[in-house]
Amino acid sequence: MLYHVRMDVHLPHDLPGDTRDQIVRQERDYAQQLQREGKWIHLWRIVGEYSNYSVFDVDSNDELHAILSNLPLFTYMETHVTPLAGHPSDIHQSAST
Ligand SMILES: O=C(O)C[C@H]1C=CC(=O)O1
Repeated sequence: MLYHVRMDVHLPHDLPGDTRDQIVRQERDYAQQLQREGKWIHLWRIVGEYSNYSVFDVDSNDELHAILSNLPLFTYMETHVTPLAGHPSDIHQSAST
């Protein structure tokens, strides 16, 4: 199952620099692990924002929720999830609807 996720990060201005760096490092490690596992299949920076557009390929709503809520930055981000279905005009897949 594919999901489009927009993540908007809002780090508090008074967060100490070393805490911020540690969380961002943990986030990067976790994100790269999920990419290697084939679960986080696209990760794009939104130009000019501390935000990204991502696509996840996971088995269920529950799996996606577990992944997102385990992100080290989860406390500091808004997430907007859109489930994706195949499009009948997409020449790269054979969706029927
Ligand atoms: O920077 C971000 O967009 C937030 C988050 C997503 C992956 C990652 O390493 O950090």
